[in-house]
Amino acid sequence: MTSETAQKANTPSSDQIRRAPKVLLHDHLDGGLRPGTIVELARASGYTQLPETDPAKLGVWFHEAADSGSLERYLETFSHTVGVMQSRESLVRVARECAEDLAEDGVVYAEVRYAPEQHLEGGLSLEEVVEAVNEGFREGERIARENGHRIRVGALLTAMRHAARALEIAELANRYRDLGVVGFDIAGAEAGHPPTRHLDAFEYLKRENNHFTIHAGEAFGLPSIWQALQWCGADRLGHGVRIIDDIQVHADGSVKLGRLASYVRDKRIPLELCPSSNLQTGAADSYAAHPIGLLRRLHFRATVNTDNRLMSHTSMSREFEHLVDAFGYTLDDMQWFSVNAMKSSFIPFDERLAMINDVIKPGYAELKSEWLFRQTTSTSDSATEEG
Ligand SMILES: O=c1[nH]cnc2c1ncn2[C@@H]1O[C@H](CO)[C@@H](O)[C@H]1O
Ligand SMILES: [Zn+2]
Repeated sequence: MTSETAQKANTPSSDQIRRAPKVLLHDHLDGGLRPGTIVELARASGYTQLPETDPAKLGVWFHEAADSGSLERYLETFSHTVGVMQSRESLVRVARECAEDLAEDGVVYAEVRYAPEQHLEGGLSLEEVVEAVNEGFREGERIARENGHRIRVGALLTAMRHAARALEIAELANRYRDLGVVGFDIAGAEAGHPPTRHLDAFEYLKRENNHFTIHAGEAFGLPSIWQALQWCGADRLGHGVRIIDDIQVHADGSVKLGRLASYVRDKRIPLELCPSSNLQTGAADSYAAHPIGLLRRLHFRATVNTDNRLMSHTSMSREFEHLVDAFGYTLDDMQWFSVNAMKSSFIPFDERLAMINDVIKPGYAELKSEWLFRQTTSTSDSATEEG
């Protein structure tokens, strides 16, 4: 076999991308609803604000409305998903379908986040919100298992950065630790809402030896990343894509990292990169120009994520398809991203290691061996491969 054919054999097909075991660290529960579910939940709860009531049109509406070039306008679309997630039944259903959809897409481990404080309008308590979502995830895992898929889903509790409930939500995350919640996050509009406003929450979680990630370096640049790491002590960066502003690429191809970029790489700080979402909010112009290409080459702890499957009209498989097209990534690259993500998850080390060694690596080995058993269609094929 020529090296060119070997390369081809290692370039994943769409079907292989879907079947490959994938790990997702950054996905919003309220950003991943099925359009048909939104329509049904709106009808059942009397929510009358939906811009479309036909599921297909509603799906297109979300994608187009979110395709605005601004994070603030992107976030406005969440009023409709959050609007129909105000009862126990709706939260159980959305969480169940989330786990089912991810499993169907070949995701084996996911950390899915949502902001409990946004789901209290129907009279639920914060605890009832968390318990409903956990119940849905467990049901979804069970249904996935019955359908021949294996997935494990952990919840991250998000506090909204413009609000003032971060400490309360951090305490909630701590209370439900080992009960389905694996960590904490802050999200919402970045500019004007620095993470240091919520230092009390982060300091509390550190004292409790708990884990957290912070949305930083998405709509706002290096100061936000610096604060998230050096003031707040984040374990991971939600997005972090603007770390690119601290990396100089010279005309001769040589690269110089600034102090912050060096710190992020040296300390193996995980970057929860979300290419499609970044294209919509203006953080990158195209997949080919997305910083993930350079960050992967420079061996940052880069991971691939969906952010909001509904608003960004995406899935883990779609994100990888875009990256395979843009950068020629192979199954080895996919495995590298997946192992990076698993290493960076918030579950205990022994469980991460078992996922890597017993699920992810064997999964990729199986896919990589498929060319050995491929069907040959004509004799001319084998003739060209003899050289
Ligand atoms: O990319 C993002 N950057 C910042 N905030 C976001 C992003 N995606 C979603 N949310 C916000 O997080 C809340 C809880 O899931 C969502 O309601 C949305 O307001
Ligand atoms: Zn996000």
